[in-house]
Amino acid sequence: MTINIGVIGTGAIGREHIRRCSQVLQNSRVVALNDINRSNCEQVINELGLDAQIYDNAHDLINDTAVQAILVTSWGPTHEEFVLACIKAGKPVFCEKPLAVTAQGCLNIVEAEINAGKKLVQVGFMRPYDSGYRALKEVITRGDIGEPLMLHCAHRNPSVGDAYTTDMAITDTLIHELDVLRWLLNDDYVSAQVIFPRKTRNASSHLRDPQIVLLETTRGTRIDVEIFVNCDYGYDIQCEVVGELGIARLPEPVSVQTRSAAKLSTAILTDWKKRFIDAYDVELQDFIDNVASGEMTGPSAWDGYAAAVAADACVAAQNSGEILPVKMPPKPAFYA
Ligand SMILES: NC(=O)c1ccc[n+]([C@@H]2O[C@H](COP(=O)([O-])OP(=O)(O)OC[C@H]3O[C@@H](n4cnc5c(N)ncnc54)[C@H](O)[C@@H]3O)[C@@H](O)[C@H]2O)c1
Ligand SMILES: O[C@H]1[C@H](O)[C@@H](O)[C@H](O)[C@@H](O)[C@H]1O
Repeated sequence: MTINIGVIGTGAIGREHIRRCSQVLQNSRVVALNDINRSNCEQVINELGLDAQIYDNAHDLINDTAVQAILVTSWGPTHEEFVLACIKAGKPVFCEKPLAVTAQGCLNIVEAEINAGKKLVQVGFMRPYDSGYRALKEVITRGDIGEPLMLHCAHRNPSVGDAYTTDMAITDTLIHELDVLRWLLNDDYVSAQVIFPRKTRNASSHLRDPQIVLLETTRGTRIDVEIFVNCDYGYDIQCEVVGELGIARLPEPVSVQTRSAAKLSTAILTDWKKRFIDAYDVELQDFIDNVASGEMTGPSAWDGYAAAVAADACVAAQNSGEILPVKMPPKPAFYA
């Protein structure tokens, strides 16, 4: 069964997902596109040789009976409106992170989905689909390193544009760790603090970069995440878990070691698209398979909400400088 997909937002990740749905994955076909900038749709149709209709209005795309599932890959602040419209239309929707830019926005989606009585939403948290994170989780779950006590993580981007603001380090960047570390530890956060080290000269005047986020979980595991989005040297994701009996580290991406010019070296990636290319393929294939089977099993609207609750606390902690509580309501049975 081939699923007819409509895509809202044909920018960087929209194009990547359109390419994989059209050329890499099984049982999917992109039939409809929408973007506030129509020429972005025209460009992607030409580049990929797609047979897809362009809609000037995203809601018309959602409500077209030919469209069976929707990918929302527009800017974060537009996600809530489009996801709610998909739920209203009874259509499965894959929404890129963040599910909504505030916890309240995510909660509105959670409530709409519960009222609809059917899981329809998958959030674009791809790291739980990454083979490295999966291997790390297996080691922790098997008990090889005992109970996890501390995590040392880093999320480094080589550079960001001028539109990137200090709070986006949380809502756009740390949001990946907020999701994947809950999944990795099977635990929730109880407190958050943000510390600002000396600022890099590579950051724009309005941006505080780097930042260190300190989190505590319900079981008392302590997590530090360095967010450094103008690190200059590469796209680098690190995660080290210190347990009672040993240490487990997220594997590095495959890279050939060379000995040359009196140096022993391996290359570091510079582009997020390449770092998680396989994980994006697996997450979207999972979405398509779930649309076909009628049962959504990927990162849920509740996962999107949980990450946003922690993100709200981190943004408040950026401003107050204090250790703030993360108040996570109990998970509804609907998401058990
Ligand atoms: N999972 C990941 O690793 C990952 C990676 C990159 C981006 N993202 C997320 O994907 C989303 C898009 O990011 P991007 O880097 O592709 O941004 P982008 O700016 O390259 O593309 C966004 C596109 O959305 C369009 N758009 C904006 N408002 C719209 C509206 N109201 N209706 C229709 N189209 C609209 C823009 O014209 C643009 O073409 C963001 O939420 C971002 O956080 C996730
Ligand atoms: O939207 C991107 C994307 O989510 C990347 O995975 C992350 O590393 C960047 O910081 C963020 O801006």
